[in-house]
Amino acid sequence: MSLHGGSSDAPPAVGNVISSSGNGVAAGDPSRPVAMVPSQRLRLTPNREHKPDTYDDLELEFSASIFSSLERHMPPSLLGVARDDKVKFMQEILLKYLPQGERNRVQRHREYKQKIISNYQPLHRELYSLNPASFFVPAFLKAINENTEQSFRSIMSEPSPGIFTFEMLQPHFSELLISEVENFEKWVNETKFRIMRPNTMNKYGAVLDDFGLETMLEKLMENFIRPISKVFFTEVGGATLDSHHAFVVEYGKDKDVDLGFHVDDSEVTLNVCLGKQFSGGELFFRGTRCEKHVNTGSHAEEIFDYCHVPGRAVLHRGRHRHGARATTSGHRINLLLWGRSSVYREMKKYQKDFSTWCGECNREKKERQRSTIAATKLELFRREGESTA
Ligand SMILES: O=C(O)CCC(=O)C(=O)O
Ligand SMILES: [Fe+2]
Repeated sequence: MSLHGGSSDAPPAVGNVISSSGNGVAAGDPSRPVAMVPSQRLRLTPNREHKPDTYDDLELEFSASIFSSLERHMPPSLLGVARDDKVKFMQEILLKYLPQGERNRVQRHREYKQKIISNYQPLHRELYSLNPASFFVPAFLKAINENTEQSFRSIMSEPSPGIFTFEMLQPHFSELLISEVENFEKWVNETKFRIMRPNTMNKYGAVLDDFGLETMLEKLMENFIRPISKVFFTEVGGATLDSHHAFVVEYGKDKDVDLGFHVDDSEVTLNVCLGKQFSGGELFFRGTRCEKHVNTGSHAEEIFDYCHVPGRAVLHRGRHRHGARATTSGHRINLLLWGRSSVYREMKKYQKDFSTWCGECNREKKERQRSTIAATKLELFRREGESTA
């Protein structure tokens, strides 16, 4: 069982950016004494009157919503400066909260992305900003607009607990995205550019975030996947998804064949089949597990296999153990979006018993309850026996 992580580029948890000491966090040049630059500190209490800028049209290392929230904590003297300057200021602060190794990695990855974006010519520009009416099928859009559990359930099936499937993508959108990925791969081959693959387990496929689609996919997560996850995956941070890793995986002749048993480095995973024609490639699921129980066996009711259908999405917890069987003929391309919650990851560090959703934890808990009840009954019988003797 492996943690399917690889070259993910999402920011680590930044939920503790604001110092609880009451002094705020010193910003700017670290070699300057803090007392010399009081105006450069973040404010502990957010300025609720201030309307922050939006940042979601920018390619940033941290989620755009983090910048909008952090802006309310900026020193008053900086609130009115140009947006690019605010970004610089906040980015510097956020980077300080990463360990040095991680900071270097983020910096290298930023340069890598910049190199691609300034040299690669997109083929279908219309893919680079989110256009719900042309990307999604009408029923999916309607359910999202209504935004209720009932509306989501009306378009979904839940063939096994915690696994949701629904029609999502318009065929034309899938065709364009496949063609964009092929164009990107052609450019990679022609220029001999060494790209990073989506993760440690796939040799093929491409990270969509790395060649300009990050902003569009961030919106897709925030406006379409987070509302659903808030309802069905709230116990694993579904309501607070704030970063993502999005990529395509490709199987078939001269591509990957299958994908081993693993869990994803995500709280919630969206997996949508884009096409093309193929046989095989079924997803197999084997129950949700916390870190402690990740390698335990499966129970009959946890075994579920799913056949991919182009345009149809599967949504599941990242910790729902799964893999993909061999694609035996044709070519299969799937879009994966791993949604992550920095808030949930931060909370998990401090709270030990967090696994109410782990099949094995629940089984152990039930077993404990059963044996406590049995012991109590036995004790009652014994006392009854004593009193009647
Ligand atoms: O091939 C698939 O559909 C599964 C892909 C997957 O599980 C992953 O990339 O995390
Ligand atoms: Fe996976």
